[in-house]
Amino acid sequence: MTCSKAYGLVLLWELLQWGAFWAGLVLLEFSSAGGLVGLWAFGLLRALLYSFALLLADGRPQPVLARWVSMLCLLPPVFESGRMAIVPAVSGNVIGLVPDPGTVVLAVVSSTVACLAWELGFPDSDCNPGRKKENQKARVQLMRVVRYCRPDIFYLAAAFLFLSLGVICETFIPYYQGKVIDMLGAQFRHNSFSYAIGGMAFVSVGSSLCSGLRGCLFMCSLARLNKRMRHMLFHNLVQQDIPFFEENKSGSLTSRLANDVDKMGRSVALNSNVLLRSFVKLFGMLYLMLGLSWQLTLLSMAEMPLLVLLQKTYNTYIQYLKQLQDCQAHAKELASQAVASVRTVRSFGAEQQELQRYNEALERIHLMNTSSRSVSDVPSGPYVSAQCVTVGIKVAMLFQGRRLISSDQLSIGSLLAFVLFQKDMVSNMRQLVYVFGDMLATVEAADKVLKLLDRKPDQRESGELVPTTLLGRITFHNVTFCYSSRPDSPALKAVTLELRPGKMTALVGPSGGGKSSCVCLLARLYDPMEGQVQLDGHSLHCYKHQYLHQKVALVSQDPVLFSGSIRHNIEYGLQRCTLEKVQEAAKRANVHNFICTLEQGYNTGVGECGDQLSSGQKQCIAIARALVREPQVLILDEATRGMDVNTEHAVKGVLAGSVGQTVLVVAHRLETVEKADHIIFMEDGEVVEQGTHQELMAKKGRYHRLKEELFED
Ligand SMILES: Nc1ncnc2c1ncn2[C@@H]1O[C@H](COP(=O)(O)OP(=O)(O)OP(=O)(O)O)[C@@H](O)[C@H]1O
Repeated sequence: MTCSKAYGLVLLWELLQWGAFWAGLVLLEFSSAGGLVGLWAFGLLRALLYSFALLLADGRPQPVLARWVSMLCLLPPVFESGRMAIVPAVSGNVIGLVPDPGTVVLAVVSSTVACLAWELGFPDSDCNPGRKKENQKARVQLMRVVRYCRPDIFYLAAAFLFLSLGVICETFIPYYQGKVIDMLGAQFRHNSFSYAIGGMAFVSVGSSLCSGLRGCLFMCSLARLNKRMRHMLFHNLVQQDIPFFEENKSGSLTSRLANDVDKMGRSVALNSNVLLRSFVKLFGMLYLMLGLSWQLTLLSMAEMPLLVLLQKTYNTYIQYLKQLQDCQAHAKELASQAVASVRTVRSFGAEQQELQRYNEALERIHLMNTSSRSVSDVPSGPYVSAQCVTVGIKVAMLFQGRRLISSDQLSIGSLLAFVLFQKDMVSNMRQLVYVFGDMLATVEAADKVLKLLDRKPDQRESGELVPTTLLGRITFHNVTFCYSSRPDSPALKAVTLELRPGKMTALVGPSGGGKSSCVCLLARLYDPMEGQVQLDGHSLHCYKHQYLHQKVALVSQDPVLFSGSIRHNIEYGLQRCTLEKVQEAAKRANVHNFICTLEQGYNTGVGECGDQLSSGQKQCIAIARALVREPQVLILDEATRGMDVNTEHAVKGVLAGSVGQTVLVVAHRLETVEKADHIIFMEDGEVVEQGTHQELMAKKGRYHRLKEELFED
């Protein structure tokens, strides 16, 4: 059975059923039997019967059909309960098994509109052949974001309660305004007038109070959601492998963390706020409008098809918004890169160039902004036609209203209330359309955030190995490695080498030979494509992450210090570290005396990225940071490059004194290399020759030649 047939059947059955029941019960004067409980029981029974019938007809109920049927069955008891609880005076009707025809019509209209709106925005059924895959994905994403809101359920429940109360109060404002007008026009009765004025004041104050509380609670849960999401995202981000950070620019990642998380939160807290508010208000108003005049209500419904036109325009706007997000992320990345490298920019006099690049990015943002605004704000074809039809409907309504007033079917106050309701209803419907569009846009942001959240690092997970004693024997077995950006040109080709425990090994060779790549593998920044890097006979990935990075410490070519104190930088990454240990490491790195000359000693700030220190001091602090871990394997990648001669000699002395440690030095300077127990010469990603300084010199091979070319400067 096709879906449209199923919908048709349900609707027909619904009408026949109500017609028969209503006529039967009214004829038998039995319509008030059962009360509210009876109405609920009857609704649930109908829902069950429908589910059973749908299962029989189709074998597998369509989700959209199931949603529609449940709303059809349950909305009448919900409406009647709400009416009884909030405005018993307005109803005056007796509740029974069958609600009054107005409520039935309202239930049919509301459930159809709600399901249609949901299906248009986030389709999930096969009934919609034109549905887009993206929209389905958007729905899944949205539901995921909703699930992330679970911890805020109490805040949200309270917010929804205030939302419903506020909207109901707001809906009744025009109703009481109409009543006041009627009182003024008709024979003045003080009590009724006071009642109408009091009612108006009550609903006005109630509406603003509830709206305030609702807004506050929604913002509160939004802030909590943002905090949680940022925490999770950052947690996942720092777990990612290094190639991920090479592929994704830091500007885009921080933009995900700051802007997209915020937009994602908005999709839930703010949009669902507006969405629910509009829905509740729309149906509340429909209810009151039907009570005032069903003819005028039907007339005002004619405006609905126009929303489809508006939806299309709004979808184009959303497309522009998506492009705008990417342009903003790009501009942010350019700005942060220029600011972070301001010294380089200044020293090359490249300010104008950077300005121009940033200006171009701003131009693109401006273009996207203008294009999106021209679609959303400038009157277009669909917009003008929508306005014309709206005016036409208003004129028709006034004529019909005039006719009803002359035939005493409507009072002037009721017509006024109706016009106010109608105006409000149109703006609510538009808001609904916009919110659906906006939800899709924010779901786009959610998509980026969720993709980042879902990303699992390509690198193998660390093992659990934490041996109490470690020799520090490092071996490379046939290691081949490529950077992901250059998969076809290996940086290391079947490299086999050994770093002996307690010995100092030097890696030398021309630039681009693969020395730093060996260091990166040793620090497990990357995993080899082929072969293994082993520590004491076990592959590096077998060791526990924290353990490995405590036992294998690296001082890289350009050590990075973090803004914070010197002490914070030396004990960086360690859980508990005493000041004595920090001082001891600083002494060994020959930087203690310098630190003592500073006014705040170890608590002195180093500035952003250590900018307030010389490069030699930065290197020494980086060495202290490595030494404080008491590593078994110490890697110095050109670590002595930025030091003056005195400091260099002092540090070398310290290193020479590190008995039992495996030391790997990547160096271009002869003094560093000559002292090494073992020298490995690397060129073009391969180990070309190895041995002691004397052996290699005697061999008169590549090392000898390089020494003559470079080391004798
Ligand atoms: N992040 C990277 N992405 C892509 N290729 C890289 C990357 N880092 C290095 N390479 C390439 O890998 C090869 C080996 O580089 P590596 O840095 O290991 O050489 P090196 O011997 O340490 O050079 P230097 O003495 O100049 O530091 C080079 O061809 C280099 O261009």
